[in-house]
Amino acid sequence: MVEVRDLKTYYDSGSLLDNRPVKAVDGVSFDIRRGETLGLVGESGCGKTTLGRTLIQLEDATDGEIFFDGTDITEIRGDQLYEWRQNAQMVFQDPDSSLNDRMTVGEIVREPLDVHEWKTPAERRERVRDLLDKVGLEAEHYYRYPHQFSGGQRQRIGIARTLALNPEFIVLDEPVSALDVSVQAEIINLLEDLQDEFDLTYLFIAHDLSVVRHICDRVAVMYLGNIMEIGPTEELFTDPANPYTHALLSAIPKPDPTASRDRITLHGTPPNPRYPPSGCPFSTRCPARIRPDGYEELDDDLWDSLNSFREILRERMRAERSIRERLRERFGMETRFATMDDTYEELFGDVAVPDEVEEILTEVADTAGDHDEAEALDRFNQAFGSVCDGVGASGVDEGVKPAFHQVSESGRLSYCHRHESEYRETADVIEARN
Ligand SMILES: Nc1ncnc2c1ncn2[C@@H]1O[C@H](COP(=O)(O)OP(=O)(O)OP(=O)(O)O)[C@@H](O)[C@H]1O
Repeated sequence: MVEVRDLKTYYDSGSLLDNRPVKAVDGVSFDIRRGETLGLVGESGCGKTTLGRTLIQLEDATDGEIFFDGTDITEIRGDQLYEWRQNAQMVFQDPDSSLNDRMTVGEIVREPLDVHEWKTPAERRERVRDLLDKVGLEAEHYYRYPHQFSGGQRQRIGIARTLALNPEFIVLDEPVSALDVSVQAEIINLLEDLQDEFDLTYLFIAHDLSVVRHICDRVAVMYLGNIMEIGPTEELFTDPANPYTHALLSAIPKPDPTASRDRITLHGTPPNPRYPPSGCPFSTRCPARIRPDGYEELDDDLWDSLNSFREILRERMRAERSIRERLRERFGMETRFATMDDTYEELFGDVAVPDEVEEILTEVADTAGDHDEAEALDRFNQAFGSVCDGVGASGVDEGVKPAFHQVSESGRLSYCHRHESEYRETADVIEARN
């Protein structure tokens, strides 16, 4: 039903000093099949809402294509777009802010019908009564106001309004996150019943992975504007292929605390989407990042410190002096240590550093200390960079990106260099680390 190809949605920075855009969605490709529920998961800020909004044209795509039944909807305008909009709707997370408190429930649900001049006024009223019934509300609720309802009922009102024009495709943006746990299951059941009755196709955006596991046929895992893995839900949950999926799933509390899967601690926060890494988007935090030849056996703590050091160099390169303080906070460091020497001491003071590594690091730190961060970063990457950081055959950063690899017979795809035959499997690497 939906075919998305190399879709990008960038937001202008709005700053005169730095006009780099926020790359909220940075080149995603996937399909959604008619009648299925595709889950979209990932940390806050990874671009889920932007992707959902772009799919139904509430946001303009910067580049790429979105085909609905063969028509590229990024190209349509005017009447054609207006007509098409009836087909694709969105349910929002927060029923409180998405319903107009000065309108009655009947008016709220009827509004899309009025806007599209659907049939006669009497038929519209009849349709609204029917919709209220379908979502489990009473006919007498027609003349009440949203504030007279509980959170769950308000979400039912939002869903009735969404269904008014008989859409085929609905983006559900965290539809139950704002609700009490006891009410969440009711709304989820309602959404499933409506899907069967009206043959709906859903994109289900969620933080809560247990809800996703319950409701979605397939899942797409998003990180920093990219899809890292996409495939059938159960198989992705039981046998994740991508290092980021491993990390995301490892954060779910397990019913059996002695179960073997270890929690993976991700260091730092996701990079700023205005300055994504030049290689794999997850490379700066990946627990399975490929190491260059000669460093495979390096101590894990030292390897993590090296990665933090690279990130500090990367950010220093573009940071103004005053911003550097904030940076140090982000990496959990005392801001009063302002010099490169102190940063170095903090990162490497407590780990054993082999002589040959120390020699390179000292050279890098000295160069950075002289404020030549670009040169320092180049030197660092020559020594410790790998394909994950975008380093190509020439040994320097060429912006090399991973490819999508099919990782199961069902056609599940994962975006990671680890699937290339010369590297060890992600699961082995993560297990060895733990
Ligand atoms: N209108 C906007 N203008 C500029 N930047 C924006 C805008 N909307 C979102 N962003 C930025 O784009 C990135 C992706 O945001 P988005 O809301 O799509 O992520 P998300 O995964 O849905 O997050 P959440 O789970 O918190 O809703 C973030 O860095 C965000 O700050």
